[in-house]
Amino acid sequence: MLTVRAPATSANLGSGFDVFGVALDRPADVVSVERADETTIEVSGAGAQYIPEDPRKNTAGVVARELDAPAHIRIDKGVRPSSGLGSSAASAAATAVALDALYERNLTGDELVRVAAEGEAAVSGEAHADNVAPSILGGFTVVRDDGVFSVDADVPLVACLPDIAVSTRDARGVVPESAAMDDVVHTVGSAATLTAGMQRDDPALVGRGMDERVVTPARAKLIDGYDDVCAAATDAGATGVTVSGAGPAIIAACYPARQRAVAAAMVEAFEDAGVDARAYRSTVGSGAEILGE
Ligand SMILES: Nc1ncnc2c1ncn2[C@@H]1O[C@H](COP(=O)(O)OP(=O)(O)OP(=O)(O)O)[C@@H](O)[C@H]1O
Ligand SMILES: N[C@@H](CCO)C(=O)O
Repeated sequence: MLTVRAPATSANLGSGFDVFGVALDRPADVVSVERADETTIEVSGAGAQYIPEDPRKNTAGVVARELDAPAHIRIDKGVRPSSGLGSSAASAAATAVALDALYERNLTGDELVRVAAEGEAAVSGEAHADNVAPSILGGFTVVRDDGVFSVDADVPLVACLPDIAVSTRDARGVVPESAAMDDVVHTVGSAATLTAGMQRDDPALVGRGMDERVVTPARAKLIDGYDDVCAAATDAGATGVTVSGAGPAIIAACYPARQRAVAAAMVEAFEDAGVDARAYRSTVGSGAEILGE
């Protein structure tokens, strides 16, 4: 039995739709694998009742098929499904790393990301790698069709997860088909600012880089209390706030001294809107790790 832990992730970060992603410290999925003649899956933990154990419909099973690496796969979910924290991606990432080690394939980081993205495609309809990349590689990641790179960064983050569900498939359905040129220019400026902020470990630049005018407003409507939570986070010292992935989680950047206050303010604002929520205080985390063989 070989066991791998893969972290939750936050994709997009506002200005990097389908491109940017960041690994969190927690929560995480823990996946254990052992060789078998055919792939079977057991799921436990957060939201397990909503997650298929049919290998054709579970991201882990799709990864096993893509690698031609049949195994009995046990998934202990730490990342709740339909959260905006890369739940389906964490399982895909952990399984890709685990089966690569179990079958001694020695795949590169890029190859692991590509295989795990096929798992994502099976559940959300499109192979977007912006969650699996940071969950495998760690750090702040930039993915494009021609490859992926990761930057180690030390920027405090708060991921606030409300007790509501928004599926990626639904959230992708509200993304506008096109954007005005001045909004495109604004997004490029924000994306460059955010990337510089990650390179410099600068929470102010990262926060400013989260500002985006096309996708975020369309998705904010799917999250009860979004505007109030953003205002509360900013008042508590957040340098930037935006939708985490496809939502409903909301992610904020801040300075270390304000992280606890920002987390409390976001939870309180959701509760004032009638929504239970929890906050994860994190830095930019490391990627998947083998816990034991
Ligand atoms: N191993 C898995 N873990 C979690 N969800 C899975 C898994 N395999 C398949 N799914 C399906 O994927 C969907 C959850 O994926 P979805 O992208 O909506 O949530 P998410 O990954 O938390 O969101 P985001 O991608 O925005 O972070 C659910 O419908 C779930 O049934
Ligand atoms: N970039 C994807 C991430 C999903 O987590 C989306 O926003 O739909």
